[in-house]
Amino acid sequence: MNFATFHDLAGQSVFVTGGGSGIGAALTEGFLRQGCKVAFVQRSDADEFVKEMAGATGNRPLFLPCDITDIAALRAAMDTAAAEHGPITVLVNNAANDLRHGLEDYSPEEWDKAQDVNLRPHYFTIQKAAPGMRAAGGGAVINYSSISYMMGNGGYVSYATAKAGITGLTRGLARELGPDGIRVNALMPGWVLTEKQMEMWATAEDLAAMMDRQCLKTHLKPEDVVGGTLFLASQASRMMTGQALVIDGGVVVTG
Ligand SMILES: NC(=O)c1ccc[n+]([C@@H]2O[C@H](COP(=O)([O-])OP(=O)(O)OC[C@H]3O[C@@H](n4cnc5c(N)ncnc54)[C@H](O)[C@@H]3O)[C@@H](O)[C@H]2O)c1
Repeated sequence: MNFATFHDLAGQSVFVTGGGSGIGAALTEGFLRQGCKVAFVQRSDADEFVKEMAGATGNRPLFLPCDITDIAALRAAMDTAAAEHGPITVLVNNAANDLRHGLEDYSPEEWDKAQDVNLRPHYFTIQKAAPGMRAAGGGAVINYSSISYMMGNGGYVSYATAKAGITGLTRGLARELGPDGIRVNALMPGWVLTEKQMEMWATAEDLAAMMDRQCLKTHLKPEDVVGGTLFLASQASRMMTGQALVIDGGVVVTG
């Protein structure tokens, strides 16, 4: 990955949820290459990834195993990150699970479980990070939403609902935290072809349909959303808050 350097990011304490695979891994690498101190959580093991990043960037991320549905554990992980790296000044709520389901066969328990991953942690990570950011004179939060809810796609309504909720949460908390110099923005990717997307969901037909809708005729890769995230984290966007930045290759929904 080769990006512009945002000089103000060097030395910042960055916390990324789901930062060891998919888009999150590209984000961790992007922040490491800016000279940030990066801590990340995820449920699955990431020791190999940490070694790979340390070798590739010369900057070792701090991996804290944690299930983000457990808010107490998530808070504890953020405390550890702050103790190691200083108060978190950049928070990226990236982790999610885009599980498919139908209307009829979905239970209240499954609905709650999905929101516990896809929406609830965002509020509580911001609640936890805000005092440290306030004391540091400001901070930046980037919440990963998605264009999926605007496309009117079926098949993953609880995920799409959470993603719509994230843009609402972003606007509300931008208002509350703006006076403290804490900026809260959302990033809305289009379809980003991670390994998981290719393994689980990408059919030749869906890929072709997406390509039809994109102005730019290249599928997005994880590194394509890194630059926008770094921009939202940096002072380059210092007067931007409460916004949702779309990076989707120019998707036009034709009906
Ligand atoms: N890939 C896409 O096409 C796409 C499109 C639009 C938006 N997004 C958004 O971008 C973000 C990253 O997407 P991705 O495709 O890389 O997802 P992914 O599923 O490949 O990775 C998600 C990460 O979250 C972690 N995670 C999931 N559940 C967790 C839990 N309970 N506790 C701790 N960690 C957990 C996973 O371990 C993984 O590291 C998500 O917010 C997603 O909604 C992705």
